[in-house]
Amino acid sequence: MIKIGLLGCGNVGHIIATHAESIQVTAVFDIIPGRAETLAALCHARPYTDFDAFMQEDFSIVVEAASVDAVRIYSEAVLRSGRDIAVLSAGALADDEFREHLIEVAREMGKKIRIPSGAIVGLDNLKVGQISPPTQLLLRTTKPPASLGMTAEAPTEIFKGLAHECIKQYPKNINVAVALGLAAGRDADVELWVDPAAERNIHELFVEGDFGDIYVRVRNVPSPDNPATSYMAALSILTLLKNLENPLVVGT
Ligand SMILES: NC(=O)C1=CN([C@@H]2O[C@H](COP(=O)(O)OP(=O)(O)OC[C@H]3O[C@@H](n4cnc5c(N)ncnc54)[C@H](O)[C@@H]3O)[C@@H](O)[C@H]2O)C=CC1
Ligand SMILES: O=C([O-])CC(=O)C(=O)O
Repeated sequence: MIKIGLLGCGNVGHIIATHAESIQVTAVFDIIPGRAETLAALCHARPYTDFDAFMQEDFSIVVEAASVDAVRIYSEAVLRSGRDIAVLSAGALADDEFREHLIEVAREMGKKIRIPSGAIVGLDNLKVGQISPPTQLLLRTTKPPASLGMTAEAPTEIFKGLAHECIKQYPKNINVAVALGLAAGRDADVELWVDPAAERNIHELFVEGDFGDIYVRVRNVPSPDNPATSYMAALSILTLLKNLENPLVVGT
């Protein structure tokens, strides 16, 4: 059974810990001591608020479900310790210099940086963009005001521009756009909307290329403990972990 170290004991951390049938969570880490302790008790792991002590535990992969900042701070040390890292806060990798450096470290160590599809679908075959770049790559995200921690009287576009700029303003809401761009091989265009009538986190993908065109709409149920995060994002990382050692690999 694969042993994981969980970095981040919030909403996704709880969903991972309570669905850990094919994985063993041996250690959990959070900057908030109470969160690490509560989660550790749930999954019979050891709690840590000290990163170096956490890294002394027995696991082969760190699962990051914390924040863009946490990826920036800890991911190089994870790779240099000889472990893989699965990164849910993919927005950290929008910074070209940081991403290229991290990839170089992973290459040097023979380790992987794994980015789950998270709260969207289609990343598998959108990778064809790495061979034949898309002429259009647009993500239109619409969230209820509560998901964005704001109020709104009417549907309002609060951002229009490139993913690497959007993630700077909304690091808890638009990691999907950065993951999309990394899959398709170019920075995605983003429209971010807040809509008081929306009950779900909606992600619409508009893609065109020499293969044809694609429209995908995902209507995500917000997580019970953090409406900014769609429940599917937690399921996605659990699925990535379940399949890590599966000899049959489905999807591009
Ligand atoms: N790629 C994707 O499709 C998606 C990515 N996400 C991202 O996944 C991450 C986790 O989401 P949730 O569990 O809902 O968030 P959350 O806010 O419920 O939990 C995050 C936990 O990480 C801890 N944390 C944050 N920064 C830390 C640091 N520097 N060191 C140690 N602990 C730290 C917090 O104290 C908190 O307990 C967020 O960054 C979120 O934006 C969320 C949804 C979709
Ligand atoms: O969960 C979602 O719908 C998307 C999200 O928060 C993110 O990408 O950061």
